[in-house]
Amino acid sequence: MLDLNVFPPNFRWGTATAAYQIEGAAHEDGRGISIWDVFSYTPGNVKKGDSGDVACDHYHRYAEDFKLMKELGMNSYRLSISWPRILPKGRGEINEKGLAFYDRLIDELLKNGIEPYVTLYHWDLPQALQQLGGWANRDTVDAFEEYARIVVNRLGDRVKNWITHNEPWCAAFLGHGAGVHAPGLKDVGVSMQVAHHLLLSHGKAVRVIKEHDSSHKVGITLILGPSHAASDSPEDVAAAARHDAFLNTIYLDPLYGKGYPRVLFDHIPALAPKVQEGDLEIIATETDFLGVNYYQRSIVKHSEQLPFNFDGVRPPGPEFTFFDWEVYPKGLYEVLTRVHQDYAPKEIFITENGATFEDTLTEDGQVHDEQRRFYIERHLKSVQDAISEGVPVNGYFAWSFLDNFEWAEGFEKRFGLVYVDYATQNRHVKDSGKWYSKLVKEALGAV
Ligand SMILES: OC[C@@H]1[C@@H](O)[C@H](O)[C@@H](O)c2nc(CNc3ccccc3)cn21
Repeated sequence: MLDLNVFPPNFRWGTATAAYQIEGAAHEDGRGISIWDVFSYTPGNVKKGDSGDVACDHYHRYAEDFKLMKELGMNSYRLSISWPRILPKGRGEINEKGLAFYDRLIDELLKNGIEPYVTLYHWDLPQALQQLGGWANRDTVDAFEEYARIVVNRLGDRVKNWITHNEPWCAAFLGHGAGVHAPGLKDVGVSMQVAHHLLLSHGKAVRVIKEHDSSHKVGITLILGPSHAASDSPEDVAAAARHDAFLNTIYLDPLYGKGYPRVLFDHIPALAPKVQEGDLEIIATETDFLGVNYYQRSIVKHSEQLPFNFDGVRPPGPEFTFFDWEVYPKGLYEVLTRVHQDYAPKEIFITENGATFEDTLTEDGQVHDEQRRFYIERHLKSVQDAISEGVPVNGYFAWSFLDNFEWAEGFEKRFGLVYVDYATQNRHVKDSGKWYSKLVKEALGAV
């Protein structure tokens, strides 16, 4: 199935996590409150009332976690910085203990020979900024720029690879349109303005990073997936085109200098974001790579449902994850070839790909998760096929290193290559993690 010779010799093999999902220590060493603390503490928002208060206790266990990561042979690791750990009020007073934690974290990674890829924003906005309007307030763009400058100035001597934002679609739509993520708002028009402010803050942060050191590599991570029409009827085809804009090109187009997609905003002109002079130029500031998160495709039909007049159709499967997401590896190939053809990023990294299945820890500490192993194998084959056709994919970060806090699903949904027994905080490498380790070591020629 896989031919590792197809992957370039300097390919980055790793895993990805996010601060709020693994760190815990939510009220330790001066960390401020984030919108996800508030959202999690609000009854009904998160399954079983779970929160990131403790999570994987990575704040205290990072050294053992990175030792395990090294033993598994990975050469890269994608992590995120907790903004409220650095700036408890979002702006102004800096929390030295927060910066010192990330100093220790990065030093420990480098000591283990693992290259850090750092995400500046993975959804955990300081609550103090939310109280001023959050991402719906254009002032938050300046706050993010200040935060980026503080982090890059502190860690930029050791961190050379930066991701400004993780999945602005989720932060904007799930958080402000659907209301199923923090801050839990349900206003599509607001979500579109939030998307614009997130993109604008991305462009500002790119310039901050490049001013610090032009040799640093910077990009953004998008959740991307094919939007397939449910039928070849003109109505369904048009609905799928609007959905493609809603999920994919609303971000890809402005990032690559094409402005916002008219196919969407001609349909919902009243919901279009307010764009100021110069904004689109900042958003389109040149980047070094595109981070692609891929999990599934969408099948779309015409609907009377406003404002988009599209609706999802259950995919045929036959395989589905515990999240009820269709297993569709071909979609990753479709995304990669489309992005390469339409936008031609210099490099692409798969910054997340993985699946949740119902994992069981056996008496002897094993997790036999063949479904997850097979999922990853087939998606790596899609990456291999894209590379064979000239798509410059230079890394794959499995989601996730550890089981962790899965947002509104709490700890019920496990994505890790490593099982976390939350009662003991013991780590157990799953069969999929053992398989991935063997593959990485073979790919890196360390076997
Ligand atoms: O759900 C798995 C991961 C999540 O843990 C990451 O923090 C996040 O970057 C991420 N994005 C997706 C794709 N989008 C999505 C859709 C519905 C709920 C949550 C995420 C999956 N994942």
